[in-house]
Amino acid sequence: MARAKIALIGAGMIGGTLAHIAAREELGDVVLFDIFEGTAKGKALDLSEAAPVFGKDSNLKGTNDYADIAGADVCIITAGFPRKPGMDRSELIGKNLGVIKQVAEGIKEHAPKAFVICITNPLDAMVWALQKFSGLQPRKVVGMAGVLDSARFRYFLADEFGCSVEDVHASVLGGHGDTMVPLVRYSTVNGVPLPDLIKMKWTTQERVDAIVERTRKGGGEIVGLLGNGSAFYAPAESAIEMAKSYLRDKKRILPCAVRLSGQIAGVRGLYVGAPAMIGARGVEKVMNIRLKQDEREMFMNSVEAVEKIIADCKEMEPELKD
Ligand SMILES: NC(=O)c1ccc[n+]([C@@H]2O[C@H](COP(=O)([O-])OP(=O)(O)OC[C@H]3O[C@@H](n4cnc5c(N)ncnc54)[C@H](O)[C@@H]3O)[C@@H](O)[C@H]2O)c1
Ligand SMILES: O=C(O)C[C@H](O)C(=O)O
Repeated sequence: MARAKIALIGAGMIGGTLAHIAAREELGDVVLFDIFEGTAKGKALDLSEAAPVFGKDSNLKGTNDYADIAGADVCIITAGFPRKPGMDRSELIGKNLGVIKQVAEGIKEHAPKAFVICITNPLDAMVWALQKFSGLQPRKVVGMAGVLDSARFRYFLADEFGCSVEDVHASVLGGHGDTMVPLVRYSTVNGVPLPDLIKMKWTTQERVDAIVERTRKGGGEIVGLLGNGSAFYAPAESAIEMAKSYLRDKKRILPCAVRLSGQIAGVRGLYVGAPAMIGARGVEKVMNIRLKQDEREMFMNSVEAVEKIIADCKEMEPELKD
């Protein structure tokens, strides 16, 4: 059977890390695309020269020609600009909306059957615009944020309890911004929900509240520390998890930015984070979780934040207006 083809649009910090993981895990052949041809070719060659050392076979190609992504099974998009310390992700639309338009046209022309995972920020608005510009089926276009946000939540909780990260499960809903909704009631250690762990005196409500707040601002914490760029290891691992679920038809249920059609709080037509089953048909199901009043309010607050960014995108690109 032919190897899968994985197109990485954007060969910067996340794009290079994605290529490294895909090659080490022999997920398929990799095409690294970037407007800077040298960056894409240089990283592809460097990784090809690493492959004999780690002993895995994948073809890696660097390019600035969309024709090279033809027939890709998966496209992961990181093309665009990261924020700088003090910036909000929403301030990136001025630069990144135009980039997403170009990327959407490239994928529509050369890889229209691919499963497309967008990472570029501001995430929920960019994946919404990507689907609109490309006209691809919504079930084949998703955004990566929830896997990352819940991984941060899991790490902070495992650190709090001094236990393995493997035994902590957590879910984060809503837009990928400071209004995201880490779901305390649905987050567990060995199946035991956080509110029970508070009753068992493993932690306190105040400490859980602080962890929720740290999770919401997790991206900004890394941006502040790096000074020039944003997180790339955890985002790349997160997107690979989503790509693997599609390529291997694993039907993982992962928090992803998906286009909702009423499953959560009746929201329709908008991309926001929700638990979704990812299999060979793309998004195969979205969990219609029921929210309590306070959770619903937080979720709707996050939805409003995404709607505001989308309204700004429509002003910039009238073709995005319905
Ligand atoms: N969704 C998330 O959870 C999440 C997490 C981390 C970063 N991000 C976002 O991902 C994006 C990429 O981050 P990064 O750290 O890899 O940035 P980076 O600057 O290292 O890489 C971006 C790459 O995109 C390329 N590029 C720019 N315009 C392009 C175009 N028109 N066509 C093709 N390539 C183009 C650049 O040359 C660069 O190599 C940023 O917008 C960042 O905010 C999102
Ligand atoms: O915070 C950022 O700007 C990058 C990304 O969205 C993240 O959460 O790490």
